[in-house]
Amino acid sequence: MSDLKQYPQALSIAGSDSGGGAGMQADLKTIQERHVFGATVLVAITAQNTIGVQDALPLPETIIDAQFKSLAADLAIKACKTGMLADVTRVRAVVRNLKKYDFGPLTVDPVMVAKGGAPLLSEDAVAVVRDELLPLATLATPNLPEAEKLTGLTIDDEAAMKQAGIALQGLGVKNVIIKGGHLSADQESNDFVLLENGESFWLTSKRVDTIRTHGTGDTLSACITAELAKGANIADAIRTGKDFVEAAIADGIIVGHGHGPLNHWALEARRHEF
Ligand SMILES: Nc1ncnc2c1ncn2[C@@H]1O[C@H](COP(=O)(O)OP(=O)(O)O)[C@@H](O)[C@H]1O
Ligand SMILES: Cc1ncc(COP(=O)(O)O)c(N)n1
Repeated sequence: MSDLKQYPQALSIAGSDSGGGAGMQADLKTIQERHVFGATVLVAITAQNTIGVQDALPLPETIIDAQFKSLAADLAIKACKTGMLADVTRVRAVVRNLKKYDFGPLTVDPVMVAKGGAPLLSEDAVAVVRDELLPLATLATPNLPEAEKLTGLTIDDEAAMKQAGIALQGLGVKNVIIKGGHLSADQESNDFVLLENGESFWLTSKRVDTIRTHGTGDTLSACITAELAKGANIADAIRTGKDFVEAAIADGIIVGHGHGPLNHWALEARRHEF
């Protein structure tokens, strides 16, 4: 009998953040914390820190295809997510590969703009994400500006967040989280969840007064992806994702001089302390 352990495997399809706080790096740190084995398809490289994005390089389609092919030939990926996809060419490359291979339930985090304001998706790629990628998704997790771009709605309160959830389901996404982090006038940071079976609920948390929110969306969607890889149902995976990101924001760490990264150890550390 072998003593070797087996962990579920999850995949992040995203851009890298050299600063380590967002993108693929946030995804891998989160997936690892959830005791899931993380694999990656790198779509773009950014030169980035907590202050901003200094440079970005989308990768050639051939190497994107090759990464998917390598993983499909060998690993047993049980869930996957997308993050920064850069432009029309890269979105289409990812769509093509996701149609070709089965990597389990797909969470689409339709990343468009970094916290510091740098574009991470070209304007003309928004329609391609909406029309070609979203219909493949088990779950989409837009923030408010992303949900506005995808639906054409103005979303400035919780009632509008509900309408946006319904509109996104109308675009073919099964399950939706409309994240409320950008509703900054609010004392809380609540996210609206609308599930395939028509069930809806709010994920509530106190708003933490901090600028250290680099990678919040990546962390939430990566945690959900890890839980889905373990076989969790969608509602439980989403609730665990919110607990994870809430702790990671609230129990902050000091890195860099701008929009600092989260504390990916926080939820696990809380468990050991109490
Ligand atoms: N200041 C904050 N305090 C508490 N939770 C926050 C804060 N900012 C964002 N969140 C939470 O982090 C998650 C990611 O949301 P958001 O920041 O809107 O996404 P994105 O990183 O895609 O812009 C959500 O669960 C949101 O409610
Ligand atoms: C490579 C990459 N992917 C995603 C984000 C979004 O993260 P945030 O919205 O927290 O800046 C980012 N800044 N960089």
